[in-house]
Amino acid sequence: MPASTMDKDWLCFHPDPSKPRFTPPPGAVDAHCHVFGPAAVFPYAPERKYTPCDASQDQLFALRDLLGFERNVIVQATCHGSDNRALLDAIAHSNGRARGVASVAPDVSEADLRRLHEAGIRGVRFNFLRRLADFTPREVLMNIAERIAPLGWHVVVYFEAQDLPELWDFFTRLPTTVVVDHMGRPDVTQPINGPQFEHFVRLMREHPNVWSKVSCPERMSVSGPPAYDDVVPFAQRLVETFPDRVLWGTDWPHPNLRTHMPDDGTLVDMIPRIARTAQLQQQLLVDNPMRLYWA
Ligand SMILES: O=C(O)/C=C(\CC(=O)C(=O)O)C(=O)O
Repeated sequence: MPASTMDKDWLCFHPDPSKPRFTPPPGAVDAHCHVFGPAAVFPYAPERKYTPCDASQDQLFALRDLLGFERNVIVQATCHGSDNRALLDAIAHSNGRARGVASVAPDVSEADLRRLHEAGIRGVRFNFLRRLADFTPREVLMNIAERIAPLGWHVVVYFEAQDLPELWDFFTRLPTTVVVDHMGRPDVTQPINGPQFEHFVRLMREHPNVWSKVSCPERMSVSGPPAYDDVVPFAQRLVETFPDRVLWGTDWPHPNLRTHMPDDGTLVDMIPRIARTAQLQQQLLVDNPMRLYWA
């Protein structure tokens, strides 16, 4: 079996997403998406925990245009390890309309960091999901954070809500802006004002350098597609409480979903339900990501 054969239970991205009814404001940014391979050109990392279907930059840019967005922030996914070539190639072919969040090895050189900056990288991602990434000691991650801070970069963190208590001290010591993927993955069957989500809201309230992506209803919802009703109040609360520290993204091509593949058009149609005024939509989709990635 060739090394790049996708996992046999892998769900590929939607073949024919709908055109959303909601029109994003001019300059809207999809601030969380990935490119995968193609493996024949950009092989997946040997240490990867999954092998996805290829999801190319051209397919991502076509989706961007269909959905009415202008820009992408492409986030390095664990299947490419710290080999950022697929990501950098996508940014290079975006006509200035993509920026990136990379994964870097602990021994990355200053010169490499500089080159990544010039190529459009503005952050590094630390992934704390055991199913996705091997454990890296906190002091190793802290050292990376200290080295990227002078570049004005931020740290993107991906974890699940039950792990926040253990990660709290590490997150609150980070010397950069900290962007949390997918609202810290709350259990949306718990009350919105219950201890778990309150803990996350407290993290953002007490630490003005912490931002959140209000993304990925399809990963968290128990009520399911197309409305993902149970996720809406969680996203709405963050958007309304921290309007200048929230980002939105498709998470295309939606790695590791097990139950269904979302129609990206219907994900865009959720935006006016979570950001209920034109002002909140402008901040979520344009002002906030532009400040973080294109300033
Ligand atoms: O795409 C996401 O944000 C979520 C992922 C994949 C991921 O983070 C990765 O591979 O790096 C997940 O929950 O499996």
